[in-house]
Amino acid sequence: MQRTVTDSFKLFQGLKVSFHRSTRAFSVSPINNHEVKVKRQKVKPSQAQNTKGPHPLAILAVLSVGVSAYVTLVKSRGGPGSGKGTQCAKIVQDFGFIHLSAGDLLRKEQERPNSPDGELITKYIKEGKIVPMEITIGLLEKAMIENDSNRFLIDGFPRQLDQAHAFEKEVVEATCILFFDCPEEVMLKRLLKRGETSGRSDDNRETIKKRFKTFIESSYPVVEYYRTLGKVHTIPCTEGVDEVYAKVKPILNEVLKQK
Ligand SMILES: Nc1ncnc2c1ncn2[C@@H]1O[C@H](COP(=O)(O)OP(=O)(O)O)[C@@H](O)[C@H]1O
Ligand SMILES: O=c1ccn([C@@H]2O[C@H](COP(=O)(O)OP(=O)(O)O)[C@@H](O)[C@H]2O)c(=O)[nH]1
Repeated sequence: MQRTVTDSFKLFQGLKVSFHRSTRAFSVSPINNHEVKVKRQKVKPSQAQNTKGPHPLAILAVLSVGVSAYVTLVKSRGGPGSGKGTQCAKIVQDFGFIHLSAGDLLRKEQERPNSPDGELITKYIKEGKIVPMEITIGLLEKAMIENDSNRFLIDGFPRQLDQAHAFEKEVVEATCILFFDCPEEVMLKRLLKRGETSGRSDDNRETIKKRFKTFIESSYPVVEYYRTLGKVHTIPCTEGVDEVYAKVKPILNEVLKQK
């Protein structure tokens, strides 16, 4: 199917205005529920002029072109180490999603010289706690704007109900959730092994225990919330990487077929 390049933004509830690059014309039409809808645009007009495209609206194309799927991943009970990052890499190969790991974005921001949030992020990650959502949502939103795609795979987010509500209201709604279900003892073993080479400040027994606790208390309710919306696909993941992926692939094929 040929896609037309159209830059759109939401006008009112259920209506959007679109800018068609080829004809340079605007049109107003009902919002297609399957489109990625960006509900907030933080890029200032001055920045917009420095970006590609004929009009500031072009920036919105990054997030609102055509038929799209947005898959967000949350983790299993005790979640860290369930193998979600590993599966994301395979999904990217087969389905061409842009993979955004909330944890990776936070670690990158933590290392960025003069970051106003660097110290705070370091403290929260070391304690296995959830970084204040304004920081994480801001980083995700920026990364989505920078990546020219209509398929985003958001890994390890949202980790708390208020994050889920804020992200859905202000940025974009999830198409589906892949929930990697893995017993704690398996995850502990995988994380300790990963910790031998990862260099991560949180891949040690003490912080891992704290991360498991945070997951059960704060993140698992997110899975339950999305379950009430019928968006959760649960994937047992104690088997090997390829066996787990063999369960993931048909789910995504089915999800994308419906888009
Ligand atoms: N199915 C699997 N079987 C065995 N080891 C795995 C599997 N999936 C991932 N791993 C390993 O477990 C560790 C944690 O996986 P990772 O994808 O980083 O988890 P997460 O992103 O959920 O924290 C990594 O070292 C990875 O290589
Ligand atoms: O939305 C997020 C994602 C991650 N984190 C922090 O980043 C750490 C590592 O998360 P990541 O997803 O990278 O690793 P995982 O816990 O899945 O192994 C978490 O324990 C949190 O401290 C956070 O605060 N908010």
